[in-house]
Parts: sequence; C-alpha cells; structure tokens
Amino acid sequence: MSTTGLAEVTRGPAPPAADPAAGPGVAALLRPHAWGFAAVVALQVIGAIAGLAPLLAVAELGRELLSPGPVDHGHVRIVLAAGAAGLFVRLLSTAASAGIGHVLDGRVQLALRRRLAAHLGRVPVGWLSRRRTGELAKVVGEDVSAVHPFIAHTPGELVSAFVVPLVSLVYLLAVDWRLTLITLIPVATAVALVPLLMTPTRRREQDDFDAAMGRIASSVVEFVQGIAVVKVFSGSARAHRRFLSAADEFVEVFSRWVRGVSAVAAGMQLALSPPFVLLVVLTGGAVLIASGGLVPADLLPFLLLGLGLTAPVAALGHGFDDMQAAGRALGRIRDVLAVRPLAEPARPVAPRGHRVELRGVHFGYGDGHQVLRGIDLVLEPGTVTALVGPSGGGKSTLVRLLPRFFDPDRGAVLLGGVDLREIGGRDLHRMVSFVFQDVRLLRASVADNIALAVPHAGRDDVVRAARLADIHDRILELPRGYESVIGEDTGLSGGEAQRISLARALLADTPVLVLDEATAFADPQTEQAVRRALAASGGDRTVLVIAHRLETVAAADAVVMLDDGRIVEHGRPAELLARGGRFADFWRPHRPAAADRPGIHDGLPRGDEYR
Ligand SMILES: Nc1ncnc2c1ncn2[C@@H]1O[C@H](COP(=O)(O)OP(=O)(O)OP(=O)(O)O)[C@@H](O)[C@H]1O
Repeated sequence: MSTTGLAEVTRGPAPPAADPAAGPGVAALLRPHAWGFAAVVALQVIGAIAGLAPLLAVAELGRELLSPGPVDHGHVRIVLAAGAAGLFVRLLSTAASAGIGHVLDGRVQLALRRRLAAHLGRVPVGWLSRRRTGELAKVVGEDVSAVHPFIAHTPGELVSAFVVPLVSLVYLLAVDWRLTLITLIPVATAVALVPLLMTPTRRREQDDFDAAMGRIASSVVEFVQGIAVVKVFSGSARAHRRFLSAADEFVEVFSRWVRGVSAVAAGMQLALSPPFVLLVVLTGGAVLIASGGLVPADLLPFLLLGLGLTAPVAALGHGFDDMQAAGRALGRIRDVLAVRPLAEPARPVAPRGHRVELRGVHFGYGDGHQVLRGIDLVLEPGTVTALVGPSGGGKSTLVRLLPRFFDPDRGAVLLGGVDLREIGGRDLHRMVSFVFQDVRLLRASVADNIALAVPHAGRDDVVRAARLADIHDRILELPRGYESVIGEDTGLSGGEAQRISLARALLADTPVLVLDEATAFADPQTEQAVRRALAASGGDRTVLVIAHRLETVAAADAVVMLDDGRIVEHGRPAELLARGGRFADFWRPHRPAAADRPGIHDGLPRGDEYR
C-alpha cells in the first residue's frame, strides 16, 4: 500500500482542465519572459564591464602618478570619478539583475509547476499509476528548481566571462600590444592543450569511465533492491560479487583515465594559475622595460587585468556544467508535458443509463504488443459479470478501460450508449467507481479517505460504508479512530487498505462498480467484505469483477473467460462448467478444495450467495 501525496486515483478520470488538450511546451512557457531574460543578461554584462572601471581607474592613476613630469589633476579627478561611477553602476546593475532574475525565476518556476500540475491532472490515469511517485515528485520539485541557474545566473555570467576579458584586452592593447601578446601566453597554452584531451584514446577512456560508472550504479541498485531476498536465501556472497567486481573494474578504468588526463589537466591548471600568469607578465614586462620599450608604470594595468583574462576558461567548465544539468532537467519536464492527455469532449454527452458495452476493443501499452484483441462484451445493469482467465490474459487491462484509465486504440467503450470519450470527466467520475489491487490511500484521515468521492458525506454514511466493508471495528482500534491520519498515526495492512478502498467505493454508490478481487491481500475478512460489497451492489448496479474465488464466479450472472486478449468463452457459470470447454478446464484445478466446503456442490455453491 502506498500513502502518497499524489492525487488519488481511486475513481474515474480527473476532472477536465480548462485549456485545450495540447498545452504549451516549455519554450512557449518561457517566451512571455523573453524580455525579462534579455534584461537580466544585459544588466549582468553591464555590471561586469562597469566592474572593470575601478581596476582601470587604479591602473590609470598608477600610470599618471608614476610617470615623470607634473601630475595632471584634472585627469586624476576624471579617472577617480569614472572609477567611482563604474563601481556604482556595477552595484546598481548587479542588484537589479539579481532582483529581476530571481523574480523571473520564481515566475517561471511557478508557471512550470502549474503547467505540470494541470497536465498531470489530464494525462491518462493509467500512465500516472505506472509512474513511481518519487519520479514525478522529482520532476515537479527538483527538476523545476534545477532550472534556476539557467534563468537567474548562467547565461549572464557566461556572456560576462567573455565580454570582460575582451574589454580588458582592448584596453591592454591600447597600452602596449607586445606585452598584451605576452600576457595572453598562459591562456594560449591552456587552449593549445585542449586537443590533447580529445584524442581518440582519451575519448575511449572517457566512454569506459562513463560505462564503468553506470555498471557500479546498477549493481548497487540491484544489490540494495534485492537485499532482503539475498539475506533470506543467504546468497549475500554471490550478490556482493557483482558489486565488488564492478567496483574493481571501476578502480582500474578510473586509474587509466586519471593517468591519461592528469598530465594535461595539471598543465592547464598550472598555465592558468595566478602565479604563472604573474610570472609571465612580470618576466615579459621586465624584459620590455630593460630594453627601454616600456614605461615601468605601464606594467601596472597588465598585473591588475592580466589575471582576469583566464576567467573564460574557468567559466566554460562551471557554467556549462550548470547549463547541461538545467538542460537535462528541462528535458525531463518536457517529456512529462509531452504525454498525450486524454481528450475531453468539447460538448459532453450524458450517458443514458448504465449499460456498459465494449465494441471491437483493441488495446496495447504502446510497446507493439496488443494486450486486448477485439473485445465485444455487454454488461447489463443489475448483473454481476465475473472476468476470469490465465495470468497475463488482459483482465486488469480490460477493467481499467471502464473508468477510462486509458482509451482503446481501436473500438470503443460505451456507457449508457455513449462512447466514454464523449462523456465529461465529472459525469464518468460520478458513474464508475473501482477497487483495484494497487490501493492508494492519501496521507489524510481515515474518514477523509473513505469520503474522498463524496466530500460532504456525513459521518453516519462514512461509518455505514466502513461497516459494510468490514473495516469499522479496526478503525475504532486506531489511535484516533476515524480521525487517525494514515501514514502518520497509523499504517494499515494490505487487506485493511483494500477494505478502506472498498468502503470508499461503497460510499460513492456509483451505478457501475469495477472490482479486482485481490489475491495479493486475500484474508478471510477482506474476502467477506468483497462478497458483502457485491451483495450490496444488487439491484440495478452494473458490476464487473476480476474473480479469483469460486464463490464469486459461481454467484455471478455471467462469466467471461479472457485468454491472450480475446474472449474465449462467455455464458452462465453453471452452463460453462457443464459444457466442459476452456472455462471448465481452467477452473477444474480449483474445484476439489472448494467442493469440500459446506454448501458447495459440484464446485458451485448452492443458492444465490449475494443477490
Ligand atoms: N502498465 C503496463 N505497461 C505495459 N504492459 C503492461 C502493463 N500492464 C500490463 N501489461 C502487459 O499486458 C498484458 C496483460 O496484463 P494484465 O495485467 O492486463 O493481465 P491479467 O490477466 O490481469 O494478469 P494477472 O491475472 O496476472 O493480473 C501482460 O503481458 C502485461 O505484461
């Protein structure tokens, strides 16, 4: 049982959302904020360039004050004013870009989360129930947050990292072109080393490294997931072995990779390190000064600005890493938004009654395998139809089409003579309820869980449904009775969770009930509760039940035997048994045990068990 916070999907599809089926993609969501992005990037670039002004001012002051001859006070004042103005502009634009960037970021994240929430409300319920809760929570939470640097920081920082050195370079060229070229030696050396990291051998080592990393990850997951089984069957040594060999192999691959890249990487680091840059500038400057080609004061700007020239190379590493992570997160968001929602009818038609009909229904899960292959079936109001058949025959798939977890690929499911695709989500919701094996309860009170479909139900009605589902006494034993919060005050067994889900369906009191008689949580009490639910659904209700127990089959009005996606037999249970066909063959192994029970003769219980 899971007690997740995700929208519970115990009854029909989610209510329709207002906007059309195909909503805007990520790019369209970002488009209205394009001017905001442009402003953030522009302000960051302006701030970064203005930030150079104080440095340039110091360099100019140095040149002015250290050069021979009288000091030009006017020039000094202008330089000081320009430096101060630059500092001010930098502060202002950095604050403005941070402010706008973060507001923009908040808006984009909110828009993305709203869009995801609206979309998740419309995707097929079947798609949702196949996803792990953590997987979707990660997309809506972490992945949307991962977009933050992409919006608020990285583009501006990357642009600045290139623009600032360019501006510095122009200034340095104006001071002395020869020393500028010398100052560029460290960056040129680092860039010249890059191809050495891209040789076929290095690429192969990088691929091996990635593959070895993947093997470690998968062997860890396997080991952790299987740990309980491994312990029980005392095969821990064997399970360890795969992980150990993956780890050993990783160490070997990693050492090879490190040996290959370390010399080049160290060379690059050395070339870009401040001591090396200063050494080059000072050596070059000293040679030029000694030869009389450079005024000593002109060395100052090179010492101040030379270090900043290496910034783009470092920014390439960090900024692109962030951008790539944000890109991957956006990709996952885009994948979720790309899931085709169930189309809502433009003009919903109200069903006329609650006769259910499947007409020529074909369905597959999109992997090329057809699970249902031409199902024609009518479920009359006031009847119970038992669905039986070998495992994997398509029973669960078929019953999930009734609450429109999925739409058929071909053919149609009709309710009250109307194709489900023509019925509004809310109407369908009011007409079809279900109890499946994968019960999901919300982290809410037991009473709220039962009254999920009928939020205004009175306590008496909730208690009546709980009694009928044989869970009332157990609820009273919980710390806070009906107010106990599932997952906080209490946990429930699989059978208990299923009985809560049953109470929920009984309270909803829909004219169509779809039920999977669970084998997974089979305990006498749950079994009894299911039988009572079926008994209570007498009268005019249309009931389809995946039957695992003889009593259920025997008491049904009709049995449908499903094998390999086709109906192979359909009729009254006793007739089918008497006919000795596929159903009789399939059911024979169940008979001896059941036949021994009192009240059961020839494998069938006497009398009408629940009608
Ligand atoms: N969510 C899914 N995605 C892809 N394939 C699925 C999914 N659910 C079921 N299948 C496949 O559809 C086929 C029919 O499965 P289904 O669960 O409908 O059969 P079943 O008769 O209910 O079996 P069982 O009695 O064991 O529950 C199987 O081959 C199964 O692997």
